[in-house]
Amino acid sequence: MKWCGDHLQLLDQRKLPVQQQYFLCYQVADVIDAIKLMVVRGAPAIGITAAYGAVLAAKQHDTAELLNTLDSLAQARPTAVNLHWAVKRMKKRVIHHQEGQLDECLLAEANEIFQQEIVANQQMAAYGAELIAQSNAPCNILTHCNTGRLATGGSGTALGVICRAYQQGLISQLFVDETRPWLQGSRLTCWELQQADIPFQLNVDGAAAHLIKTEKVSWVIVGADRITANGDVANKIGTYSLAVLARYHQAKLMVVAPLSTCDLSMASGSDIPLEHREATELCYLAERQLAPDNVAVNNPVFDITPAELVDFIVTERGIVANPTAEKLKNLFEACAV
Ligand SMILES: CSC[C@H]1O[C@H](OP(=O)(O)O)[C@H](O)[C@@H]1O
Repeated sequence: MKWCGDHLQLLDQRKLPVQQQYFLCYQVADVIDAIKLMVVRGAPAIGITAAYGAVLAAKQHDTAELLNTLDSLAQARPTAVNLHWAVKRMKKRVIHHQEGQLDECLLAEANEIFQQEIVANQQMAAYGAELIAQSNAPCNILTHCNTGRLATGGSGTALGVICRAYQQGLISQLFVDETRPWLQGSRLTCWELQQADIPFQLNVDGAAAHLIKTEKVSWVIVGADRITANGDVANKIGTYSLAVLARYHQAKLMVVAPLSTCDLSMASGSDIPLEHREATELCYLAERQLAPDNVAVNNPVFDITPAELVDFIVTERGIVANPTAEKLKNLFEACAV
């Protein structure tokens, strides 16, 4: 994504990998659409995009309308807390704004959020690769969904760790779940890994159990959309299944997420709103009908992995092994966040 002075330029992730098209946001309504339609997706990337959406909103609205508009922006998708975290930061700047051009003040905040996420990605990559180095490396790794540059604005969360580990010779085989129904894995992660010249094997989601067992996968490495105070993790649908499989087969589950994905105001994962998306995402693929008309569809696009199934949470400010409420609270207090 790129701020272009009077608009935000987004790479349209709905079109990848076959087309690289840009979606231009000249007003906050365009940003709300971009997030709802998943032109841009991925928890940190959604937060950064919303921050620039606030800059566009400030150019259009006076303060009272602006705050209401920012509340609408925060509703664009319910699960990734980064969206709400970023909007909250922008609203705070609006409320405390004293002098000067408000949109320029908000642009500075949006740029700071973007830069912080870029730096955080680098720090998480180092911590996560170190964890892998301390285990039985080189090893086999499986990842789910897309957690790279497209999802974060930086080098990635889970995929950032994986790329760093590959550069350090710590990976024997890398398995990428296609991640139905939106195919973030096959369409986006494969595209990013090819760009990075990192070898991998794409697999259907249903093959994960077989591969973890037969290929002796040591690490399942994923991102997150919201981590609650007790260490429960909301992430792409299918993550909970992988967590159960990892535990059963003695693989380790590493969740890689910046502090902006942590929501200590929420006690546990049962409180997280889990987004359900349209049936068409399941019943059609590139306009090809995959199911009969009028089938009943249940399409939750996130699930909750309980903290007891998480071996490590890797943040930019350190690693939490076997996460508990107390350990996460201590991490935040140590960061004075
Ligand atoms: C680095 S956060 C990426 C996170 O977001 C994805 O969801 P979506 O593609 O629907 O935005 C998925 O949960 C990833 O783990």
